[in-house]
Amino acid sequence: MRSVTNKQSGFSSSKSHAACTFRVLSSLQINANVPQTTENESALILIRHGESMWNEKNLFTGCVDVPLTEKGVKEAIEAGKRISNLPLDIIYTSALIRAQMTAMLALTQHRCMKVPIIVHSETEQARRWSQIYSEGTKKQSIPVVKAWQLNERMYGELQGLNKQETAEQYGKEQVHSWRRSYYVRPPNGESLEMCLGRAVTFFKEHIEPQLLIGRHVMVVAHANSLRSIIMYLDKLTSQEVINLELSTGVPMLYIYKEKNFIRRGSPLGSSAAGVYAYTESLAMYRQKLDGNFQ
Ligand SMILES: O=C(O)[C@H](O)COP(=O)(O)O
Repeated sequence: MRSVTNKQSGFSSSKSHAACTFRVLSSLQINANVPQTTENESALILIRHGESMWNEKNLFTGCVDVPLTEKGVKEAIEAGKRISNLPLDIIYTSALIRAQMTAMLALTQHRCMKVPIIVHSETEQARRWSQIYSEGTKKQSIPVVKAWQLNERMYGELQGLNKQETAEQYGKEQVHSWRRSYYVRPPNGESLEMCLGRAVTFFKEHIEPQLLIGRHVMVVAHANSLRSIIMYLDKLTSQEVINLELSTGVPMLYIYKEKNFIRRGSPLGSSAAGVYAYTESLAMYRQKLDGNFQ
């Protein structure tokens, strides 16, 4: 199956920001540059943010920074329950509040009881002022890295428009093409291909190296930035991705093993046997948690 390669790079992460983030992760004992010893396997959890206030109003959102609805908050908490027994070492979110809210709310349900801490490495001063000076406390935290590259696709001049009204004005086929095709750009917005160019580049440069050294990762992002990442993980073609739809607040689990991504579906419940039957390390982690609580 031909995997899709992105023709347009389009975006490059700022080197200084990446270097600063690296120093912060090192200080949190998440050494992004640990020698490339490949571990057996690691868990990758993907979650689209819970329902946002513009999802509720059926408005094109894109990179407009709107919060969750009460329903979205509940979805985030339910997502946390469903991943509460899965191992987690580092979290990546977009720069948008709906993804960050979802990540932080989900972690209130995790049985590891660790505190998710948003990494501030925008400037050297931000890094210094947000430092943690207790090794014990650091061990009880999970770094949350914000990355604009994981933002929702920028919907251009559709942002703020009602999806139903837009379909009535431009036709259902045109709106479906703007929303779901790979190459078509909304007016002055990003195509999915352009979104993939930044999201998957970030995934390969920053997230995959963490999985390679056995770190367990959660990515909380958006419908289209995650659709582009799943295209890469599942080797979907530009035709196949048209039918890929992601619900709000539903965790998706992958196992990363020998540089391959194995899709394991969505943990239906915190004790869903199926999830833990897949890999010994997940089952052992769950037993360790159970032991802590006996
Ligand atoms: O940005 C938005 O409007 C939603 O997050 C996703 O919209 P879509 O389902 O129309 O791509």
